[in-house]
Amino acid sequence: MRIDVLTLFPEMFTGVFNASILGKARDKGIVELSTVNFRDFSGNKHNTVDDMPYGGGGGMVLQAEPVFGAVEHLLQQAGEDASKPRMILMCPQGTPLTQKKAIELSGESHLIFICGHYEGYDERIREFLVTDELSIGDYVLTGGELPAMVVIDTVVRLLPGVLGNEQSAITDSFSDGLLEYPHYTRPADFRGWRVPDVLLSGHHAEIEKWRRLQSLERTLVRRPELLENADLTPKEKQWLEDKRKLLDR
Ligand SMILES: NC(=O)c1ccc(NCc2cccc(O)c2)nc1
Repeated sequence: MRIDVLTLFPEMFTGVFNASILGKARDKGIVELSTVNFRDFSGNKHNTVDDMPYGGGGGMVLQAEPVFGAVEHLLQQAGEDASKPRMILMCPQGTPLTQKKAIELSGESHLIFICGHYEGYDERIREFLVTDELSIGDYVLTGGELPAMVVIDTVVRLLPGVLGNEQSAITDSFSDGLLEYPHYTRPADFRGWRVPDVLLSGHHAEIEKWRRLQSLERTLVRRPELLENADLTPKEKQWLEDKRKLLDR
């Protein structure tokens, strides 16, 4: 997979692209990560990329020219036609990012992110270039860079070969639609706080059952709305009903 990020602050990505799991994925050639400073494509001698809004009012609007110029340069470099890459604009008005959306994006061959610092983008960017508008949550940040890093992190970790199989992304929270079960490791007794006996029993079927019920209970208590889309057996639905009654007392 190739990921390009259009930003005015490429230096923000150096650490994130070189450290830890993303850095290793890059070294292994599983993903190509690069930034493009769209100020280099401003098209004017002052290198400006924003201008006052037509129709008056405050604030500045990111112009279309530098963004289109940077994208066309990237497509030229990658030798692709304009239809191929997903063009993702990070903004608070975007579609909320979910694990499902991350899984969808992890199937793409080329993602281009546009990170802005403006209350407004020239609408022609949205209308003629962008394929997806994404938001990482209902809050406003100084720019789209941190949101782009979040999306890139959650997408790249899903690519084959990025996580060792011991960290499989499949058993993540949200992959089966439920929250994760509790984890324990040595020692079995820490300050008198013991690991649940079932986890020490070696009975794998019992352990799987315990973990599934813990996920269900944790989801019921913390994020009950996730249960609507979860894939539950009739027995699990009954168990949840009984649990709900207990909790509602
Ligand atoms: N929730 C998010 O994903 C998110 C994304 C970007 C951002 N700031 C830049 C920006 C960009 C566009 C319009 C705008 O109002 C602010 N803040 C939050």
